[in-house]
Amino acid sequence: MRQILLLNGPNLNLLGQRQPEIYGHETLADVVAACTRVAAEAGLSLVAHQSNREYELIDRVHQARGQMSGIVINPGAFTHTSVALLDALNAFEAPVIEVHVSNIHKRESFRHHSYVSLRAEGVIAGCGVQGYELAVQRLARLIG
Ligand SMILES: O=C1C[C@@](O)(C(=O)O)C[C@@H](O)[C@@H]1O
Repeated sequence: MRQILLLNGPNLNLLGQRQPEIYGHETLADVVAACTRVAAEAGLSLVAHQSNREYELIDRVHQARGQMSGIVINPGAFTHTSVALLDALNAFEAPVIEVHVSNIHKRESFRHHSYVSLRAEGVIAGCGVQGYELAVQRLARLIG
């Protein structure tokens, strides 16, 4: 069975606890369960990983090379800062979908720019945690 990677960056381990007025009440475990179900419906298995460390996210992208059929990534604040994560994703050969729980374009101006968007096939922002499920559906469609 083909595998996809769900990668979450810094502070997303606190989903459901931090700033619920922005990020909602659902937890990362809820997100992983929902995405696993959506992936399975599309005949894909899902591997999920979260890290607060930039190098770990980069290492996971490297490990995905030649192994994973696609990546759904919410890079958290590294979205706006990490050329290194962009470079890693540029070395990954299959589709990438970027997700943001909040609408980053409606927030502070420093959140408006995404390095990862230079690589992503698609970007979903402001759909709450449902955005993750939409991203998995889109990835499944792209993978065919
Ligand atoms: O940590 C996050 C979460 C986020 O990626 C989102 O999902 O809306 C948006 C980022 O600006 C922020 O740093």
